[in-house]
Amino acid sequence: MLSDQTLTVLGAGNIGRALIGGLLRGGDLTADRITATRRSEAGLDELRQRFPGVTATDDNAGAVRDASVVLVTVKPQNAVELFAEVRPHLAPGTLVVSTLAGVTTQSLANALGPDLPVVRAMPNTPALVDEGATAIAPGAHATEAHVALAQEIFSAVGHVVEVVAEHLMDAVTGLSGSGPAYVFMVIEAMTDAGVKQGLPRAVARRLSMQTVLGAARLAIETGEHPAVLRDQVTTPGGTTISAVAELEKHGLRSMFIDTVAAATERSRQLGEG
Ligand SMILES: NC(=O)C1=CN([C@@H]2O[C@H](COP(=O)(O)OP(=O)(O)OC[C@H]3O[C@@H](n4cnc5c(N)ncnc54)[C@H](OP(=O)(O)O)[C@@H]3O)[C@@H](O)[C@H]2O)C=CC1
Ligand SMILES: O=C(O)[C@@H]1CCC=N1
Repeated sequence: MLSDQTLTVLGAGNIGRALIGGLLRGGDLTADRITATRRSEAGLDELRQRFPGVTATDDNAGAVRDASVVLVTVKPQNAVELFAEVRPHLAPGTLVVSTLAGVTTQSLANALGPDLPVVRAMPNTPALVDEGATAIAPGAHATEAHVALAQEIFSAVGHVVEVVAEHLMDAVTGLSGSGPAYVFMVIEAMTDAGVKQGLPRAVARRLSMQTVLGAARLAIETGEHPAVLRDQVTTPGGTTISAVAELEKHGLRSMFIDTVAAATERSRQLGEG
């Protein structure tokens, strides 16, 4: 069980902080069982202020020594140095969970210890408001119990799915890992479109955001196919079909297919180093 573990978060930036916040709010772990690392003094101060009782330190080696679960949330460019620093200090059997885009469980095991249980995870930033979408994939030495622990960690900030074929984690990264950026661009674009039609910007933005939120919630809560929900909006000879015709003319579907393919390919490249 997660509540029995001691967790160290290496590089507690956006994703790491979101997870610590979610775990504390949900009561999954007490603050005295969590250690979080940063290099900058400002970053450490922020951690201490936000999470009283959590140990905040720049000593990565010391932080992993007594941890039963180590969560790696640094950027890929900081990982090689960090791995060399902590490798000698990881106790056998320590579960390593990594959110590094593209980096495979095999690479993680090569860098940190070939026998360590490793789980690869791809969350997204809506985890900051407990609406994250995370996929996880187990490495060679990760047992069902390790996967369950990783599921518990990310469930604290949203929805979790397990992907058994690890190579699909690159597609997950291209779809839901980077996906919030696409949706924010859609919100920006819809807002500008409303402004072009004369709406005050604040009104256009509020309506755009609520439309995205409401449509997602309707799809989730009804379980209906999105095409059925779209048909419900689309009155014959009405306004929506005129808009749908424009979206089709501009290749919305193929644009998203190419978009996710580009991000998926980049995730693969990051994994190749
Ligand atoms: N952002 C996103 O949407 C998503 C990101 N990811 C992945 O999650 C990881 C984290 O992303 P994100 O949270 O956005 O990144 P951030 O840059 O916000 O957080 C990483 C933190 O790591 C700290 N850090 C870097 N090197 C070290 C070190 N040697 N020791 C201790 N701390 C260190 C940095 O702080 P300081 O400089 O103070 O040390 C930084 O704040 C990335 O690998 C990314 O691929 C996954 C899914 C979504
Ligand atoms: O852009 C990136 O590389 C990271 C991974 C997924 C979202 N952000």
